[in-house]
Amino acid sequence: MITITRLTKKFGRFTAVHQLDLTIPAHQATALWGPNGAGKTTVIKCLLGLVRYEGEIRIDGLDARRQGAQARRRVGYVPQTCAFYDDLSVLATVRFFARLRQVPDTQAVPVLEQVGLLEDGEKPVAALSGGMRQRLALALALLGDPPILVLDEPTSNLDTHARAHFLHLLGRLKAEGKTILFTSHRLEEVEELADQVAVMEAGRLQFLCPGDQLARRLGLQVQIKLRMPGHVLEEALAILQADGFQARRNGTGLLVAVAPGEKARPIHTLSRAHIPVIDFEID
Ligand SMILES: Nc1ncnc2c1ncn2[C@@H]1O[C@H](COP(=O)(O)OP(=O)(O)OP(=O)(O)O)[C@@H](O)[C@H]1O
Repeated sequence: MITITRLTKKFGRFTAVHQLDLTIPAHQATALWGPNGAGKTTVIKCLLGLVRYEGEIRIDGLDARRQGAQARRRVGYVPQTCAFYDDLSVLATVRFFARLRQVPDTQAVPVLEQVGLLEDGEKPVAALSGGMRQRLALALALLGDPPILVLDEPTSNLDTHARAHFLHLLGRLKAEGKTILFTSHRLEEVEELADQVAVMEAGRLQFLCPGDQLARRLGLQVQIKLRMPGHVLEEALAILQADGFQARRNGTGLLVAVAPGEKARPIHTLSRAHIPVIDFEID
């Protein structure tokens, strides 16, 4: 568990984080959400002892300032971008970092297995895809088996497939008992992984909510285009509007605004009224 109490970080006269109170419960995933410059990375830098700060951060009860080295041993960190020696093999890279961290290098094989990279152990790092590099960074963070993982924008540089794979991996680590703190801009990753999300803006905590309620709390909506036989369009429109949807005619179909987690709801509403939906598209 991490408890952050009245955390304030100033850079000169600029306040990047202002009086932040936040608890990151054990064995759960917490997302720090916010636009560029909200202060998310700064919170992580404070937690890792990379910058001085005002207030208090406790990592499993240890004061991150006064007991910094001990506290940091409980945290595995995956930065936004990772620099590796491209000529070293994957296995040699993990062994190298294990020695740097004074962790037995016999841990190299188990951590590569945990992230699904063991079969690629002999490949040079230069040969890895973006998703594999990110998994290598995660393997390094897992050295020493820290109970807490901290990740800065973990999937921002990955394609859709690699992103899904990486999120699945983090979900598994959470299920195995890791505590996860990650920063994110991506709604789908917060919805999938985060038990709670802390929404920040201009260095301040705006609100806390469960990850799957973020879209609703932010008032985000997606537009769904529904196609149906022309003679039922007006009736369908009236039914959707009566059920509280924002809906309107759009060419040969209807355009309906829904929260991202409720995309099937208008179709259910229409099927209950025996109105056939021929096709749909998501904007
Ligand atoms: N070393 C620094 N010196 C001065 N200002 C800084 C420094 N580091 C961060 N800041 C400022 O603090 C604010 C918060 O930055 P931070 O990197 O924490 O934002 P963020 O929420 O992580 O954004 P992003 O999503 O872009 O990473 C920004 O306005 C940034 O310019």
